[in-house]
Amino acid sequence: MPTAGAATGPCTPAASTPPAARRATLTEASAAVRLRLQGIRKVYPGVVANDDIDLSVSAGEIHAVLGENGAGKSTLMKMIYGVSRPSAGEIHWEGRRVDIASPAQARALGIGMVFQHFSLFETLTVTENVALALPDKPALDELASRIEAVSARYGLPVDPRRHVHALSVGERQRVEIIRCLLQDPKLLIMDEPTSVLTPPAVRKLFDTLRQLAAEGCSILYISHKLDEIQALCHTATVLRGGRVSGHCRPAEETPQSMARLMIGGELPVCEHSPADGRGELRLRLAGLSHASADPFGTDLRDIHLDVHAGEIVGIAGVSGNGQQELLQAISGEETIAEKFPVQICGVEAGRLNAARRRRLGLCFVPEERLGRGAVPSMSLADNAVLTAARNAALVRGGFLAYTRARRFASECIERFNVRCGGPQAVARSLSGGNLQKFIIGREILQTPRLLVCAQPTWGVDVGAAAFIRQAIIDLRNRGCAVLVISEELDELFEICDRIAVLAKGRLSPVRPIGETSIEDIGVWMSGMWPGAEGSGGEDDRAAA
Ligand SMILES: Nc1ncnc2c1ncn2[C@@H]1O[C@H](COP(=O)(O)OP(=O)(O)OP(=O)(O)O)[C@@H](O)[C@H]1O
Repeated sequence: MPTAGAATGPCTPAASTPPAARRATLTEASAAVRLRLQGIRKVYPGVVANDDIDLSVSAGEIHAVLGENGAGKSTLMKMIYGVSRPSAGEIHWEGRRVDIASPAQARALGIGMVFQHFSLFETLTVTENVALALPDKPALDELASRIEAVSARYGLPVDPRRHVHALSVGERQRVEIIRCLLQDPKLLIMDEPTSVLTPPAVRKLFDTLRQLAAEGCSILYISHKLDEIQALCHTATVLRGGRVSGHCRPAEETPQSMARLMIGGELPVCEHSPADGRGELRLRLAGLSHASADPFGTDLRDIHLDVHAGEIVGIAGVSGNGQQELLQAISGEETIAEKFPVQICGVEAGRLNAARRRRLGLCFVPEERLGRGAVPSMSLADNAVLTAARNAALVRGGFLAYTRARRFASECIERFNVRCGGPQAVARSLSGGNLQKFIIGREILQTPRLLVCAQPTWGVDVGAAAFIRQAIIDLRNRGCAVLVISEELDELFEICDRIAVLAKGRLSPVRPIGETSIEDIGVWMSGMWPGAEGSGGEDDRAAA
């Protein structure tokens, strides 16, 4: 394990001169250290999550915190925001040693945090949601005016009177940011803020963050997307195995050099050759229409799609456009009224439950890992039994074979490099990315005939993402039919043979990946494809 003193230090100066404005910000920033962590350590039972961490952030500095899954990034942020307390070490805020006992105390100091998962009430308006977070509980009309003022000042358009359920994902994130900004933060912590945003929304968010930094706000930015860190962040601290493995200026690095700091080696590269022609039909959606069980969900409308053995078909689109409903309708978490609209491995399966569909050779990875993909309070071995009992022969004579379940979970942990305390570790003790690796591994090791995967590399570090993508490609090469639902266009273009877009509950035409472009698919994501409004299904039938 590297030591804290093994920091590589700032790298050689970049050949290109940084913009004058940014140089000014950084020069002023170095004069006023806002947050300083010294020797921070956090121990959970059996795990040293953070060890001897030093980190400083100045006024106006956008500082990235990088690291592999399980490196200790979220643990560190939670201590700064008062969600948990360090086991040892000191936190200094504006030159004074502080003990941050709660998020309320963090907010009182001027620390705001935008979490990866939104925490808004769908049935309330924007103003009502913001009011819940403010200590002084202002009158709603006055608050609505303040929201409008902040929204105009930082280019975060949102109507304070609208209900949250009617907002897009990007708008919801703006509400979260506005809620923080209304408390005049001096430090804003952002935990993977772009995972749910479209590329234009990411650009807009970066404009806002740069403006905030120019006004003196410090920003701690966690992300696995190295290109975004390069575009946005002035400085970075890299964690590995809970300790600091290096500091750098991202603009002076390459994604490869930053990845080396993170993983201590070279980034794996995916080997993807085109499919060797399609095999038998494994999934057919034949005019699938289904009303969402969620009152704020999206109904599926007349979806036609074929997926064959030996191919990977990608479904692009911003989540909230029917992605969850589609996965549930295919997996059997939601049965539908008719049998024929969902056909799995030649069987009309619309009315079959999830267990019976799995028996046909279907495995699936839902978007939400905790709750749907894994039961948080259960061990990894028990979570393996939940979906792999039959395919991995974890039941014998009607009884659970615990030794086999542990062995299967151990194989998953080893093959997919899941950092955890072993097969008995409870699911919720794993970092997000490590749990994702376990769930993907559990499904792939069952050698399914059809794999349906939502957001396979969501929250996963660059090295692990490449590994997972390669595992999916290898599965295809062994004859599995794969359907991947993802918001990451780069990812879909890297691994898929054909691609379509799901927007407003409708599916676009399906195109071979070589006959379309990221730009075209980006436009289709708003629902604007040739012959939209009802012709997507017919087109797909023609393409299939
Ligand atoms: N409540 C907890 N109980 C036990 N172990 C924990 C707990 N929270 C985190 N850990 C462990 O601490 C380590 C660091 O986890 P953390 O969530 O901080 O990583 P991370 O860098 O944010 O990872 P990711 O990129 O996957 O989100 C991991 O080994 C994790 O399993």
